[in-house]
Amino acid sequence: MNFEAPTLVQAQAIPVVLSGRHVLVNAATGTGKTVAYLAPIIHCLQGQEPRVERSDGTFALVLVPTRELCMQVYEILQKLLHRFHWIVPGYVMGGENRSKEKARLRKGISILIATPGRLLDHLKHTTSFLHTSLRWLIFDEADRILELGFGKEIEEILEILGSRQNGHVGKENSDSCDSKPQRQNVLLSATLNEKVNHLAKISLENPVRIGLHDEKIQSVLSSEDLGSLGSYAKNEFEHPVKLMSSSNEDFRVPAQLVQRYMKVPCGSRLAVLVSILKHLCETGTSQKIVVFFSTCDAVDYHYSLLSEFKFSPYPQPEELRDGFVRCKTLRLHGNMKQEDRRNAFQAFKTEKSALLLSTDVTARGLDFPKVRFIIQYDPPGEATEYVHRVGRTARLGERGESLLFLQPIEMDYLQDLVKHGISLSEYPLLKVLDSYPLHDQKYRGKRILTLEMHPWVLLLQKALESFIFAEPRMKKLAQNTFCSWVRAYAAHRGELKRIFMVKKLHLGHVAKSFALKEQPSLVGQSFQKQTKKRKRDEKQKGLSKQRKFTRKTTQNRKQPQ
Ligand SMILES: Nc1ncnc2c1ncn2[C@@H]1O[C@H](COP(=O)(O)OP(=O)(O)OP(=O)(O)O)[C@@H](O)[C@H]1O
Repeated sequence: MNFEAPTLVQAQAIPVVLSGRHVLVNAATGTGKTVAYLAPIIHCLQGQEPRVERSDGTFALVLVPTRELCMQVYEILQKLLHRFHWIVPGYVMGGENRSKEKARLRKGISILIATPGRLLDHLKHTTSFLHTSLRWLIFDEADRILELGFGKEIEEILEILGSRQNGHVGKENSDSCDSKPQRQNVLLSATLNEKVNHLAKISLENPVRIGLHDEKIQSVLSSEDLGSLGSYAKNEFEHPVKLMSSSNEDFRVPAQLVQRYMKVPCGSRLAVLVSILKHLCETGTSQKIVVFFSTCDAVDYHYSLLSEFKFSPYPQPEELRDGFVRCKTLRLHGNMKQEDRRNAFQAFKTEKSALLLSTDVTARGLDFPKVRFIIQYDPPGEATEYVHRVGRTARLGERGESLLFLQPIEMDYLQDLVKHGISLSEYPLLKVLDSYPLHDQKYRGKRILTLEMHPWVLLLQKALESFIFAEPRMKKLAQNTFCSWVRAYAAHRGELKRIFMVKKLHLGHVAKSFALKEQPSLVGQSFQKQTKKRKRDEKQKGLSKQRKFTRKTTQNRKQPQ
């Protein structure tokens, strides 16, 4: 794979995973965590005598939160197993054909990558799925698996597999490949926080923590006595809950990443987004950009808009042959058909220049080569999501930039990020807007006082509104997107509710941000929402009588992202 040396997290984690200890790994995005757990597993399996066979069933299970990450880990695994043809890789995930998966499981898969729902399905219903030899259970992006509402599935999976397989796990300094196989569990993420506490408690026994206290671990490593990591961890783990309970924990973002924000009034958001995208796509030779939105509808709407909107400030008609933003545009979200998701994922990987519009389904773990720019058009939820979104660029020491859109009423979000050790500088927006040509004499030499009054923004907004008004299909899409966007805005949780308050929004300006001249009615929508909520509450009450356990875990429910 042309790797010349291990990354820091690999140098730290590989010996520990080889030692057989349970491990909790926390390292910045794009630092090579995938190989940090796959390499030692493969090392152990390839050396096993007699050779592992398909009929032995599954030795290692890797759980990931999304289908795309599942495919990505599987592809890396295939490459790593190139020379070890007797070790069989495989994956099972939502959206795929169950019977085909069953057939593959029946034949035997040595290392299996899975999304939690589909794995549980097979554990319950595929009798030929053999997992009695299971030695490794990996939770990649552990916190996200829980955030997506897979808590119940994980508890059931652990129940079926036996959470820690009890007994003593891997002695310090010993190579567990040679010793009697024991179950070993590994949890990884760039943002391990208090959410993982419960999972860590029920799945890990006396684990080694990697990356959470770098200075200490560094000094242990430099003493060239990797074995002492075990005793270090032992002491640190006497109070694991206390160590992980800080909600203001610093999150690591790649040091070379240039992080900026832009204060944009709501009504000008769309015109500014389109201008920035045009600017980025037309400067520099190749650009790969990811733009994050809060809902699947918003991705679809902006995708259609960018694909179809044509406008030129110049009078020359030939300018109008191409789209306003000249860049191959792709989209990826959880409401798309599996085949389309797969195609978009593969296409963005291979394109040299492209624009990917996506929801948070792309935020975790995906390793698209050479992404240079991340735009968070709709602000993320918690700071963890900010970290993972920007982590799609500046991977493994490469350069990268990120840009966060904030409305004037949302500026406190910057303080929230500062609490996690993340600080942003302001993007020179006016400079970009001023670079666009204006032919109307009345604007010449005028001082621009506010962004909303910038002549370019006014001109473009007018063109966008005319385009939407003239296309009934686009208008309908814009109206639906407006409603789901407001609902998503209202769904911000915890502390963030104080920053992202629906009642502070000017809904007329929100409508403008979808190029609508008038604000669509939310009445029908809120009524539907209330009915849904009532039904949900009633259902939950009924269930709570039957099973207390279920109530606890349904609070976090899975939604297409
Ligand atoms: N030792 C190495 N030398 C060079 N490149 C490496 C090495 N290890 C991994 N890589 C490359 O680094 C990139 C990032 O790796 P990976 O996706 O595993 O990061 P990650 O830490 O899991 O990121 P995230 O937190 O976003 O999931 C990949 O393109 C991978 O091929």
